[in-house]
Amino acid sequence: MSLPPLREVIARHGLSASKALGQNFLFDEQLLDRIVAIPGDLEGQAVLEIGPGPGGLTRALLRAGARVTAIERDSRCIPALAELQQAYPGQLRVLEDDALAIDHAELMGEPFAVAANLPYNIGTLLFTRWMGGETWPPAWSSLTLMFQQEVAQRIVAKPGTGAYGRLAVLAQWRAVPKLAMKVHRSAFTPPPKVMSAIVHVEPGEAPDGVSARVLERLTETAFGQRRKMLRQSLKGLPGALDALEACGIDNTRRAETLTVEEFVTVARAMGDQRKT
Ligand SMILES: C[S@@+](CC[C@H](N)C(=O)[O-])C[C@H]1O[C@@H](n2cnc3c(N)ncnc32)[C@H](O)[C@@H]1O
Repeated sequence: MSLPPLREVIARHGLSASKALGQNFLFDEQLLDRIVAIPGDLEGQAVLEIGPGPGGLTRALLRAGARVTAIERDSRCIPALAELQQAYPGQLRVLEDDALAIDHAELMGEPFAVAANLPYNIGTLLFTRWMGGETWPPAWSSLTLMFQQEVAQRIVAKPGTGAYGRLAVLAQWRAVPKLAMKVHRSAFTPPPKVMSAIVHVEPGEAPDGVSARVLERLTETAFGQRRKMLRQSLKGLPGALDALEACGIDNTRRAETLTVEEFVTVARAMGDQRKT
């Protein structure tokens, strides 16, 4: 399928990048094909794309045979995406909307993979939503997402590092996130100030008897004062200090020294206390 170069599409539709909408476009079709290969074979798969913009990543997804639903907030991009709908009949559904205002599982109505070069201003918020909630496994089968490199490193961070915190525990306690590819800032138009990286996440097994809400409160409170000992930082969270003791975790340790498994054990013990 021969499509006009993306730079021509941008020029023809007057798509000057909007900073407010976090627009940094990718034009390198080989790079886009490599990104789309990360989740594996997408032939016939339902894929949700957030923020298709002029459609670079969308083209690569369509080339890979995916059935794409794309949510784009910028009305200027819709005519460019309509050209892709014509080139790949029946394979692309476009919604002009705010991805934050939509229930993605309901919209898709079947298991789906997510692929997105996310607008940086909403990337972490969307990610925490996809990773959160009590229902597991989630409606999505994988997430392949572009982040600022610093955020990507926080998602895959290991205990004892400065990057380790709430985001790492949220991403790792029942899923497996991997840093799949680093992307140089010069790959984008316009280039952002910082480097980017793609994180690929697949759902894992959820540990038994742990409430996502309790775990989120625990990590939020513990890392809210990450330099303090747990006996200080967790003092205001009902049941947390008793749970630490019940799990044999020294309360003079600091949040960043606890493994993901230890957080899970403490959250489970906090849940148990509530029931008694
Ligand atoms: C970083 S650009 C990526 C564009 C394109 N996917 C690419 O890789 O070249 C982010 C895109 O998300 C769109 N966007 C920003 N906020 C959005 C929102 N709340 N809902 C849906 N799309 C949004 C922007 O208009 C922009 O097209």
